[in-house]
Amino acid sequence: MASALPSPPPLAPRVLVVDDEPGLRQVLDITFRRQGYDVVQAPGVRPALEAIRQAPQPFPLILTDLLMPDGSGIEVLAAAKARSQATEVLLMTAHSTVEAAIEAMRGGAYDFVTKPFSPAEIAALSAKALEKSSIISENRRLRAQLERLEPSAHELLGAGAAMQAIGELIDKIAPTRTTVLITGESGTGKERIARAIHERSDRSKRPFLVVNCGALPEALMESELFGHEKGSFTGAGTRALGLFREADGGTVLLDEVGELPAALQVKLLRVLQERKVRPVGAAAELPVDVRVLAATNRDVEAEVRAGRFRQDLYYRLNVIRIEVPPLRERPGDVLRLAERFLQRFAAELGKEVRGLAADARRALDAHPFPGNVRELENMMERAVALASGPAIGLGDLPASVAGLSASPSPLLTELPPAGCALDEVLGEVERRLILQALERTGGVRKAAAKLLGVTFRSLRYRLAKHALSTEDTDEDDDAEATGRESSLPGGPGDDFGHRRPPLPGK
Ligand SMILES: Nc1ncnc2c1ncn2[C@@H]1O[C@H](COP(=O)(O)OP(=O)(O)OP(=O)(O)O)[C@@H](O)[C@H]1O
Repeated sequence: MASALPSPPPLAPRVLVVDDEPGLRQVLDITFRRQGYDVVQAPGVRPALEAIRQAPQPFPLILTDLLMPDGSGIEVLAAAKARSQATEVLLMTAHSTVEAAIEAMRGGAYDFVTKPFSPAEIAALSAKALEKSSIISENRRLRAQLERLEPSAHELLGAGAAMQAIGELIDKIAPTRTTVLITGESGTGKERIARAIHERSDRSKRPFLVVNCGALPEALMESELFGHEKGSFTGAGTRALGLFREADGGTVLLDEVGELPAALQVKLLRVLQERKVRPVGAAAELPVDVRVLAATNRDVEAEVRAGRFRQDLYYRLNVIRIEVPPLRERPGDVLRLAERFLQRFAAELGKEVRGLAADARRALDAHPFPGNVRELENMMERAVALASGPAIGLGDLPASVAGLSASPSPLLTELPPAGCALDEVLGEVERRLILQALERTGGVRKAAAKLLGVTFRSLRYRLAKHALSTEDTDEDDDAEATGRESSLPGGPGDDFGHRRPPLPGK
């Protein structure tokens, strides 16, 4: 049997020491290492800036000389604080520069020490600075946790009229027991709306349970929803309550209700009418008190017309209808949501990213968001992780978003009086169509090639020509390995946000 591995020792705090005097760096290195710190040395401002930029985690403590041949410690201070407010900076100065050091304190330095100083003095000051840094980091972590768990669980963000109207409707219907059908494209926020209805109702202290109606085979789905008696089928070793009874007093969301098999549609209708469930293998029906919400991204009316969804069940579910518009039809919401996600991920990842640069705002505004809010949320997480400055720029967004709005050449269908550069114009058309195809296929190039009516090899060549992507996705690898073409997603929003469009080749 494998024995348990000893847990790794806690990571030593990393200290960056910046000074052009090798002797002083050496003394500090020894002093800090004796205290159990990990030390990184930088002989000047430039290498210090590089170290700050490249460190996998921000340094909790930096000691920097104020005046160095290649610049000032103030630059080090500014870069450190831009990367993380949790970094504490101690300035080391000669007597003649005390004034400047005091000035630096206003820029956020923790303290300053005048040279020469004793190792004991510097060790005591550093310990205090590190304590402050760890308190700030801990506060930030807790704040991020709170933001993630509390208001966001049911808060509905969106400044536009559509989301305002939905918010008002939720307030009106939340206290009732009415069934609600929530429709909209994938990723528009249907589950979030259902959660908001539950949270604003007097059932909020009871469970809110979600079941994906298309996820299980029919037999298992029945037991998942209504429970089963012990031994009622092979594998039913114990009795199970089922979702409806587990949620007693609360709310059940039937997600993807359009995919519920026909036999279960009849049983669900009975539950809604009689407010009773019959567990698989049970002789009697049992009463349940559950509010039912249903969501789907299918066109339910079309499903009813095609005979795939029972009309009587449709009427039962559709008592109140909430149609969630796609993000591209919610002007104003994109930037507001983007900023909110950005704040959340910056707090979670401990990065000092504070806003969106003008070019990134334009690109986001122009993007159609086939994956809706989910796509935007994932995009912001990636952008915050990549960002190296205080604002998200165009380069931090996926190529497919950045490329469309950053295009230098206009699209022409008529020859301008002054003529045009035909190759450039045609190249731009090609680039845009390729980006859109990749967007639609979630970055799967085999599928994109098919959409564009070209071979995979030809698409690869064109991608290289436009410096768009050089890496295969897993799906491309699979497709190449088995010789099959990847299947295209079923709709524009399919699977969005779970896969990433390729990064621009640099
Ligand atoms: N108004 C909003 N404010 C903040 N976050 C939102 C909002 N709408 C959606 N989101 C976030 O977007 C993501 C997708 O939302 P949700 O799962 O509710 O969409 P959905 O329409 O139910 O998707 P699907 O049809 O694929 O199940 C979630 O992470 C959710 O928290």
